[in-house]
Amino acid sequence: MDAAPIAITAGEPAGVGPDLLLALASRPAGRRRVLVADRGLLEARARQLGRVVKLVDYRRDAAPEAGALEVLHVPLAAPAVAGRLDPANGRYVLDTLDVAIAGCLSGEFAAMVTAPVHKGVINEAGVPFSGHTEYLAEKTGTPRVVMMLAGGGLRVALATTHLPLKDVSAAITRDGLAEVIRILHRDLVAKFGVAQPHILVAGLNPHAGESGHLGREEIDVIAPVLEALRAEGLHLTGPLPADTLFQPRYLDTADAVLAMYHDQGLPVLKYASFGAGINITLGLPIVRTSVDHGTALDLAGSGRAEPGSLFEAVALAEQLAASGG
Ligand SMILES: NC(=O)C1=CN([C@@H]2O[C@H](COP(=O)(O)OP(=O)(O)OC[C@H]3O[C@@H](n4cnc5c(N)ncnc54)[C@H](O)[C@@H]3O)[C@@H](O)[C@H]2O)C=CC1
Ligand SMILES: NCC(=O)COP(=O)(O)O
Repeated sequence: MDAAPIAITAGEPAGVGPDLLLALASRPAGRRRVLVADRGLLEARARQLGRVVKLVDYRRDAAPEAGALEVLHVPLAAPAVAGRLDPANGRYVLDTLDVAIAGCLSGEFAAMVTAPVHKGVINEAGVPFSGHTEYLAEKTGTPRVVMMLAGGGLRVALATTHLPLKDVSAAITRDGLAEVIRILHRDLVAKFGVAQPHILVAGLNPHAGESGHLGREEIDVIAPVLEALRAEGLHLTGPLPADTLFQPRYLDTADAVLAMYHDQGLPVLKYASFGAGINITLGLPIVRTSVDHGTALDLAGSGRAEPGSLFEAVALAEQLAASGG
């Protein structure tokens, strides 16, 4: 196993991230995995869970001991208690991301996988933060990226990500939407091997605007963008009413759905596959996958957190790393 390792960040230290990373000990590895976290936190969480896990310090040029999990130590600012958020550790969470991003950009790591962070507590720590997706775009100097979740036979991408609902309409511009669709199309080809992707595009308003009587974004923005991109050869259907597009009649012919905002598309995806879905950031110069769930503070340290989504996210990162991203 001499290929570049995958970095896996532990996310919010009071959440289930550390528990999930420890569960990787029982999974066969396709390539080296480096856990980016406070080593003492992982040791303490393993004790709390009653798990015996062998942790070793990551050394770039040394192969890990058989059965051990490699840890790239990033120090906590304050002791972490499962289930109890502490803004003092907000900076620590970002430090783990920075280490993984830098390693991916330098080529030391082939991909990064992220366990969930708590967006609120990072803001309470004084750092404006709306999500990994936006943070990765900023830190890699990528003007536009696309969040896509996959699971249960569906792929759902988002035209906008973590925005208050009142700001969504203004964020959907012709140029921005066209870029999102181009990125989605390109990565379905490059990362998922879909030769000619068929993308279903949702409208924004009820009944896709009901011919302008329930909103004009479909007429003024979405339809003209789709028309222009169809002229370039993209296979796009829409704008479709979001309440009826998630049915086999449409989905059976499609490779992905583009929803206009977070809670238009993700509830359907999570209903279909919660706990086994994958979040992938498209359009980045590095590979990043993640879990489909949040920090689950209620389950941290209890042994009841399901690691299936992390396992899927790691498997996809390994697959993308092997195929060159
Ligand atoms: N990739 C990321 O970093 C993500 C982070 N979040 C953040 O997580 C925090 C909490 O969000 P919530 O809306 O409460 O969602 P959540 O996913 O943390 O919890 C929702 C429900 O699902 C359960 N659950 C979550 N993960 C589970 C697992 N692995 N096994 C079994 N049950 C599980 C929880 O116990 C809870 O009942 C928020 O700050 C949010 O921003 C949310 C989604 C993704
Ligand atoms: N619901 C998915 C989600 O919010 C994930 O966000 P991110 O932290 O991966 O940007």
